[in-house]
Amino acid sequence: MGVCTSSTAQCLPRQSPIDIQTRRAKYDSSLKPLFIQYDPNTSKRIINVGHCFNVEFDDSSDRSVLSEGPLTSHYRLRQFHFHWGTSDRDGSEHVIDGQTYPAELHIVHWNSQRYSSFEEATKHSDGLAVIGVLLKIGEPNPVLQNIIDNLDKVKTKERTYWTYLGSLTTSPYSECVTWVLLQEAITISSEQLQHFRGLQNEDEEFILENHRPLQPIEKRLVKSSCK
Ligand SMILES: NS(=O)(=O)c1ccco1
Ligand SMILES: [Zn+2]
Repeated sequence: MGVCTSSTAQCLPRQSPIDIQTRRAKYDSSLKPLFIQYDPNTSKRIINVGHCFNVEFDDSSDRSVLSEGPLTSHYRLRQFHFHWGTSDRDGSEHVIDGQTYPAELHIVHWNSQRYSSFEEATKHSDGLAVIGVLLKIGEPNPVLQNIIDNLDKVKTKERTYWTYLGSLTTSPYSECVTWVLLQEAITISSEQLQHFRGLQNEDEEFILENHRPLQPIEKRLVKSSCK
């Protein structure tokens, strides 16, 4: 999915992350609540992929899925990972009314209803759905300590979110992601966050930050699930 070159509206680039300007977000009453069904037993392994660590899941069947919300298909859980910064001052990829957060959790799903694999799905504009959860400094979060067994607890009953069409925030930046950004941040302690900066890449250098700079919103509209 190359970035379009023409300036026509239907072919403007749709890169992520963006600054969510909440006053410009439009309430869309047709947006349904998200349906999240995770089976913690599908978690496979934690793998250092050089620029971050991924907690991977067995995505050989629809045992952990995301549907509803802004989505018209069901999406299979593939992996989750975090983005962070060199200090607690920034580190999130999405920004809310110009406010950065110290980190951001991305829960990555692919459209298993329409495509046969994650790799294939990344070639299509409706291929992926990524739930973004902002992290703020607060009490140590027991869930983050063993998030694998507690992915369910990341779900809150009534959940409001922003949604927009964007891209992967790491190479190859494919424009295949329906972003669903939860409006409620979860906490992480500064000490927990410090552990992330202790991870090393393939050159044994510390991964001090791994968040992509903001991208132009172009003509895109951010929708909100609440007024
Ligand atoms: N950071 S992210 O969620 O856009 C992603 C998923 C896979 C590659 O990059
Ligand atoms: Zn990410």
